[in-house]
Amino acid sequence: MQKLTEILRKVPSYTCKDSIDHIEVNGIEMDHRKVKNNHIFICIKGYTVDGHDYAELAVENGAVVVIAERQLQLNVPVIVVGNTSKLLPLIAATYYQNPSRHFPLIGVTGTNGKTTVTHLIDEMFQATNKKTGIIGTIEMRINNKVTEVKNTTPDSLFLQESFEKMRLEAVDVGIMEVSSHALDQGRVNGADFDIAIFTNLTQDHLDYHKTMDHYLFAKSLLFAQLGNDYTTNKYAVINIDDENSAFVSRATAQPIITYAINQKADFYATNIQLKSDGTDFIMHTPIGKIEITSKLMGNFSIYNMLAASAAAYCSNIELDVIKHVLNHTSGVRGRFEPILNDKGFGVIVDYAHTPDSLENVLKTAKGFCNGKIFAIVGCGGDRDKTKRPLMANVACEYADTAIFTSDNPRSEDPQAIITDMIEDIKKENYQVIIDRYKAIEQAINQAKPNDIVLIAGKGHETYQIIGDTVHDFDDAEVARQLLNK
Ligand SMILES: CC(=O)N[C@H]1[C@@H](OP(=O)(O)OP(=O)(O)OC[C@H]2O[C@@H](n3ccc(=O)[nH]c3=O)[C@H](O)[C@@H]2O)O[C@H](CO)[C@@H](O)[C@@H]1O[C@H](C)C(=O)N[C@@H](C)C(=O)N[C@H](CCC(=O)O)C(=O)O
Ligand SMILES: Nc1ncnc2c1ncn2[C@@H]1O[C@H](COP(=O)(O)OP(=O)(O)OP(=O)(O)O)[C@@H](O)[C@H]1O
Ligand SMILES: N[C@H](CCC[C@H](N)C(=O)O)C(=O)O
Ligand SMILES: [Mg+2]
Repeated sequence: MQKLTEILRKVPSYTCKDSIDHIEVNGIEMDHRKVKNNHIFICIKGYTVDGHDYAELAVENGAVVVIAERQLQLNVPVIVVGNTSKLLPLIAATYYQNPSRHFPLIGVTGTNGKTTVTHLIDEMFQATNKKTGIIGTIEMRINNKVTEVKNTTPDSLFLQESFEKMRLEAVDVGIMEVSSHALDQGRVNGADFDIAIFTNLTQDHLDYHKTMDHYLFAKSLLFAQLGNDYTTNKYAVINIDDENSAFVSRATAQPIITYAINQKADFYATNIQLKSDGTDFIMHTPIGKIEITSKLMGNFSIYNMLAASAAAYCSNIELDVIKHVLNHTSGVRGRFEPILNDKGFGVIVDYAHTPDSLENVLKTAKGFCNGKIFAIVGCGGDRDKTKRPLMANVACEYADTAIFTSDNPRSEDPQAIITDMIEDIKKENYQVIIDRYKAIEQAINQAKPNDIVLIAGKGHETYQIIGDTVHDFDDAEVARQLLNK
């Protein structure tokens, strides 16, 4: 049990009609369904509902105190503060006693490549027998124990609790994806980052951020959050080939390790050979050159390898370990993942769901394809609508045949999403098949030896969200089934 007043000690000001000096608690929750005896319930005004409406139920479930933005009629003390969302990370980090101070924490932000870079870094640490904790789009994994996650970057309560688990498991490093939503909403406030990585910035999430400037600003917050402390080994790792790198660089006081392909940098690549079974290049680093022969495909993968290597270098991982990992890794599930078959054509499952990533993967496929390319593409519902026509045009430009289908339509009408996609279409080499299974079936049935079928957008996802229903759906499984028919 912890004293409530101790947990509130850094809260600048609050009012409470009752005395709270005697109250002790053993948990904090923002979701009334998770509240147990002796918990604090904090009311968050969300995008969908208002947590204040659940305070009474939280008390029924055992909350002994409620933190709210207004007075509520409850039979437990109500602490009234100005902004509960702003307070949440502060209270969470205080309750768990700032656990991320106890291990190095690496944060990766950028539109594309976060999951891949975090997993490569994880492999590099694991190759030196280190214990790792990783949080991101696919899962949270602490010392190889996996927990499902809802968001790429969880809310600050879940996050601080996860950091505490990492501390208890004595991890040697924490590695996490930091989304722009998380930065904007302060989900990572109170996370003590040691290395921050910027991969790139291209269009996505304008439904939320409205402008690319706001989106960039959110991304830059990770770098501001590295702080001014020069007594610790803190570094920013930045892709200077990206035009937004200067803005991001200005946000941090910490030393910057640069990486690039188009110019010299602390980490850069020369002698690049993009092959049908991988990528060869020479990686130049501040401590020497290494020859890389990787199974990872495409120019974009070189960026991810450079970013991960720079972070490993900042963490004192030796070059021969970096080289070994890059030369042996199979990459990440659902990222340019080949689906092996005996039909003579290639099937690739990939998570491209932005115009830039789709262009990258299609260009990569085109680079080695000796036949025709079929691209199965959809756009998520309740997400940036302005990326829809851009993705559709990219698909028609680089593929021989684009098949437009449903991604996760969520609350939107699947046909309406496709209508948005084709509203400004420049080429007519597309078909529309709303049912994703039938779209994949159509491509696989039409493909001939040497062709490539690229199934984009859902990568590792094992579900499809239509309306409120989450259906089982796994692109890789569906492709395997159809290939075995
Ligand atoms: C737009 C957005 O960011 N939404 C996030 C937000 O949800 P919300 O504001 O709708 O929450 P809400 O449902 O209104 O609930 C408000 C409060 O009432 C509480 N509540 C609610 C219902 C109830 O019965 N009882 C109860 O107590 C909730 O626990 C909460 O405290 O807070 C939730 C808890 O932290 C998040 O899970 C949720 O992410 C949703 C699922 C989402 O889709 N987010 C996307 C946009 C997102 O954040 N994506 C990025 C990745 C993007 C990328 O990498 O490309 C991410 O980091 O995941
Ligand atoms: N460095 C990169 N530059 C551009 N595109 C990339 C890069 N790395 C990966 N991609 C493309 O983006 C897709 C998503 O990659 P990844 O999952 O690593 O990114 P992410 O940033 O974690 O995405 P999300 O925001 O959905 O979590 C890949 O399937 C590939 O198509
Ligand atoms: N993190 C991204 C993932 C998009 C994946 C795509 N399959 C979709 O559902 O739009 C988002 O939430 O926007
Ligand atoms: Mg990710």
